[in-house]
Amino acid sequence: MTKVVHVAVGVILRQQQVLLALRPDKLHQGGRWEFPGGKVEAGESTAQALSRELAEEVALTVHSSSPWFELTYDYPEKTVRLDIHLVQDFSGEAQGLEGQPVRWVPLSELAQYQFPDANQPILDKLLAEFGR
Ligand SMILES: Nc1nc2c([nH]c(=O)n2[C@@H]2O[C@H](COP(=O)(O)OP(=O)(O)OP(=O)(O)O)[C@@H](O)[C@H]2O)c(=O)[nH]1
Ligand SMILES: [Mg+2]
Repeated sequence: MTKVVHVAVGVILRQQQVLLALRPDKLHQGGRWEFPGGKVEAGESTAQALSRELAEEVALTVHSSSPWFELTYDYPEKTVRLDIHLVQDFSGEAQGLEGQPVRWVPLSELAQYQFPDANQPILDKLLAEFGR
């Protein structure tokens, strides 16, 4: 049986913009733009994992987040369960602490970016609920 990787994903919104980070080439789905986040570790809640990952990766302090939806996607090499949270209450200036480019992208420009294969439903829902 394939293992399922549980991932906390943050859709970080500020006005009509969302924060994206470029995954390094050598990583799984490298060269694609991601919503910051990472694997949930043993003993952590998803919200805790998300706060930790956003502090470690993009230097943001999450004050509150809300679970939005989940999706499971089978990549050839692994299955991921993305636990997607909305983050609208945070502080700090986003920066790529692991050297990765990060960018606030207007929702109207999301179509210009390439995302991991699992992400299409996130983009659809983001535009449906927050696009205008
Ligand atoms: N963070 C993030 N991961 C995603 C997204 N979409 C998606 O398929 N994933 C997949 O989810 C998995 C978790 O990713 P990660 O590499 O961020 O995990 P992590 O921060 O804990 O990294 P680490 O393993 O180097 O400690 C990867 O296989 C990645 O390809 C997304 O939008 N954001
Ligand atoms: Mg990560």
